[in-house]
Amino acid sequence: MSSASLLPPADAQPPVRHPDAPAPGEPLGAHYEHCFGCGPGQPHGLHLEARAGDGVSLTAEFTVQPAHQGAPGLAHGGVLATALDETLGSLNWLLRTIAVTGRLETDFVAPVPVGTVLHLEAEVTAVAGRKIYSRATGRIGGPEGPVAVRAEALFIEVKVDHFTEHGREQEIRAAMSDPDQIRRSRAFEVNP
Ligand SMILES: CCCCCCCC/C=C\CCCCCCCC(=O)SCCNC(=O)CCNC(=O)[C@H](O)C(C)(C)COP(=O)(O)OP(=O)(O)OC[C@H]1O[C@@H](n2cnc3c(N)ncnc32)[C@H](O)[C@@H]1OP(=O)(O)O
Repeated sequence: MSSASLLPPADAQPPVRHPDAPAPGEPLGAHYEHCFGCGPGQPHGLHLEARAGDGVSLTAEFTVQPAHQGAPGLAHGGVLATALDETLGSLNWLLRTIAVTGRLETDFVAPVPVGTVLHLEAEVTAVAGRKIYSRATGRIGGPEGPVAVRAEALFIEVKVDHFTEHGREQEIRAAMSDPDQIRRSRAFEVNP
């Protein structure tokens, strides 16, 4: 049961897949080397890998590591929420919109043991101005596995200035001077 602010308003529109969005099945890649959710340069990060689906949907996977524990041998709920947040955030790439999480509501349905491959699927359900409504489900072991987590979210479209104004200067400077990072950054591809 989601809260009222996650219900799209009456004037919301169905999401429109950007014509240059990666084809279904293609990996989306990391948006930032040091992102805790998807960055390859973050040793204890989730290293979540997302692939485009049909329409404005995608699938993603991550393997729960010992560094992700809350209780012995079980994934921390905050880590699972991070996986959902990252998966839902990746959807915005299919819209070619830069957006940040405004609200994330999570249901924890079953415990997730360390070593589990968590399989996630997510879709944008509606767009209203800068507001992007989405939902995701995470299953244990694969696309047909038992449901472990569910989330609904509201992302808000922002300009790239959101990051340059608020991010710590040393990381912003490093990101702007790293050509690999610039190439990888989905935001830079839409704001050359
Ligand atoms: C070299 C440098 C460049 C680097 C570039 C890198 C690019 C990387 C590319 C992509 C990055 C994506 C990263 C994904 C990572 C995974 C996702 C995350 O974890 S994101 C982090 C967590 N989230 C935040 O830190 C947001 C913090 N919050 C804010 O900054 C603001 O509150 C913000 C932007 C969300 C909204 O502020 P406002 O002033 O722009 O807009 P207002 O007017 O408040 O809201 C607009 C509408 O949204 C509703 N709204 C806003 N927040 C809401 C909420 N929490 N619940 C319900 N509604 C909300 C409002 O009621 C309003 O609705 P009405 O237009 O009046 O109908």
